[in-house]
Amino acid sequence: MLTAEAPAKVNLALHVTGQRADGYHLIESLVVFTDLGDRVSVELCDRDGFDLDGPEAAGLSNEDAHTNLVVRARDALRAAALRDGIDAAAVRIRLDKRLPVASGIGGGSADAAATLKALCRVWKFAPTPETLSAIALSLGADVPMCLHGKPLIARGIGERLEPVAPDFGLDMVIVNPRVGVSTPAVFSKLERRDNAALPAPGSLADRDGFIDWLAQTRNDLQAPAMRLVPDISVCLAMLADSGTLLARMSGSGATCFGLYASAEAAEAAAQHMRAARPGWFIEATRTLSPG
Ligand SMILES: C[C@](O)(CO)[C@H](O)COP(=O)(O)OP(=O)(O)OC[C@H]1O[C@@H](n2ccc(N)nc2=O)[C@H](O)[C@@H]1O
Ligand SMILES: Nc1ncnc2c1ncn2[C@@H]1O[C@H](COP(=O)(O)OP(=O)(O)OP(=O)(O)O)[C@@H](O)[C@H]1O
Repeated sequence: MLTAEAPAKVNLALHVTGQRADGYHLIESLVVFTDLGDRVSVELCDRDGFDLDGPEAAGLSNEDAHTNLVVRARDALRAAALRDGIDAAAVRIRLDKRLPVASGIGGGSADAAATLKALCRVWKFAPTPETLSAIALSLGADVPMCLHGKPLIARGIGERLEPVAPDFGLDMVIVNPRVGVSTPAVFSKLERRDNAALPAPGSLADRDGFIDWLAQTRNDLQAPAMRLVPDISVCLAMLADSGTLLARMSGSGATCFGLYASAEAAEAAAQHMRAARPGWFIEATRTLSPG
């Protein structure tokens, strides 16, 4: 049994700067990954299988097994392996679902990326980075960044990746009001698609300087998402009242994050917010280091 982590991605900043002829939006986004995530386990088997469990599995209970991103990742990688003459044998895949579904922290994309990584090892298949990136992108705009899995700036529709290496971790709390959000619905509600690019990256050497830089950036999807899901305003107000250094929405929502001065401050804020909203997904976490 081989296990691959599928860490949540958080868009610390997300600027929408244009739109392609095919409708996809051009973005500039500073992305980090957290120690909170799903887990994908893979083993060779007599015939293909897919098992789903974990605390957030119910969010996918109506999901047809053929449309789950884990299964789509398996099929896309197998097709590429077979083209290279590699016997991509039958596998049983188990998804331990811990991240809320359709929540702006890339759970499905992270699962797909983890599946690609695990199956490359199980099948002893080493596609070129270009081939692997193309397979990832065919599964979703966020899958290439999840494959990278370390802090980065994403451009294009999310597939042009520039690694960045902050010298510090960030303690954060993520809050999801348990309302799923459709990514295309949020993009379609944007008032402007020609927003300013990310300002030149600030210092990656000290956290406070970085947070000052971050405060000059935005998530352009936050306003349209708030119009669709009023609870996003509640998440942001709750974070603002909890001693956060900066609070914002991730991706197309509805998950919001707050940054804190320490792991203890993040944990205390999470506990306080959980007491106020017992049904919501509220977790203290820390960003994964670039190393
Ligand atoms: C908002 C972000 O999460 C930021 O990281 C991503 O841009 C979304 O990535 P994703 O969920 O993997 O997106 P996909 O599954 O590829 O696309 C879902 C839909 O979102 C819209 N979409 C997505 C990405 C993008 N750059 N522009 C878009 O307009 C398109 O309508 C697309 O049909
Ligand atoms: N393994 C999976 N986990 C989550 N969603 C999946 C999965 N497989 C397919 N999906 C479908 O993908 C849709 C988007 O789910 P996901 O949790 O990745 O959204 P998200 O967190 O908003 O992602 P992003 O931030 O990349 O937009 C869901 O509505 C669900 O139907």
